[in-house]
Amino acid sequence: MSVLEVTGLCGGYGAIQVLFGVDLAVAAGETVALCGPNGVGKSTLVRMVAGLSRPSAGRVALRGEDITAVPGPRRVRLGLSTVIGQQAFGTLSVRDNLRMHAYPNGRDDEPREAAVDGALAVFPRLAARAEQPASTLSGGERQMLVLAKTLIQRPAALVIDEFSLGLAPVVVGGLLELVRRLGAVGVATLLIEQSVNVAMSVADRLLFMEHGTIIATHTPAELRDSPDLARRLVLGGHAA
Ligand SMILES: Nc1ncnc2c1ncn2[C@@H]1O[C@H](COP(=O)(O)OP(=O)(O)OP(=O)(O)O)[C@@H](O)[C@H]1O
Repeated sequence: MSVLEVTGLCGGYGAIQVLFGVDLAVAAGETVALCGPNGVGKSTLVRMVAGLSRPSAGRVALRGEDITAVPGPRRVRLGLSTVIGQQAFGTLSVRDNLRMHAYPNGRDDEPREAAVDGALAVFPRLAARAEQPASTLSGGERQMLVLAKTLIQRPAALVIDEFSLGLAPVVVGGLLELVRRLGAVGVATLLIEQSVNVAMSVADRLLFMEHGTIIATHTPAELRDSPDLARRLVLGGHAA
């Protein structure tokens, strides 16, 4: 059974429709990358999966349960974490940022400090900056903080909106390694990623989006075997 399932999702901004029936599913331990050119609706989809905006039609399900009408914060408690941008609480220290997420929620009976220390142990750079205000972190360190929060939430499904943007390859490599590790412990991950090369390095499957729908699904091996296909999909139908 899929951990995260999106069916027939439609919606947009007021009169502007952006999504036209998106279907996708991510299984336990699977990493699925969603690729596509600028403006096709990837972030809009993430916002609807996260519960930040409501679809006009369609369904979002987590572990078989319809969560389409469930508010965003409650989705986190149900096991769906979303990484959007480099959110951090500026004046709070790195450690206090993590403490805010170390609540007991039924699936998590670890004491708070142990969960915080466990997440810091995964990111030595963050551990070295634990008492520093989050506002002083670099872009890559903020992404580490966001992922460290996710480790504390221990999600069943994780949706990440473009974390490679503007980061040095070595930082992206470290973050991708963590995504692989989350996959290895069964987390279903949907990764929004403009770079097909980055997506191919971490995903089990790549979905390609155009004009608000998924137009193709391929494994990295299929794309490696067919460079023409990959080029066509990367260019979003604009290839000659
Ligand atoms: N708040 C908004 N109000 C009106 N239109 C919006 C709003 N946010 C996004 N859009 C429009 O919706 C469409 C899809 O945007 P979205 O951010 O989902 O695309 P994307 O695939 O994530 O693009 P990118 O890769 O550039 O981030 C775009 O045409 C965009 O201009």
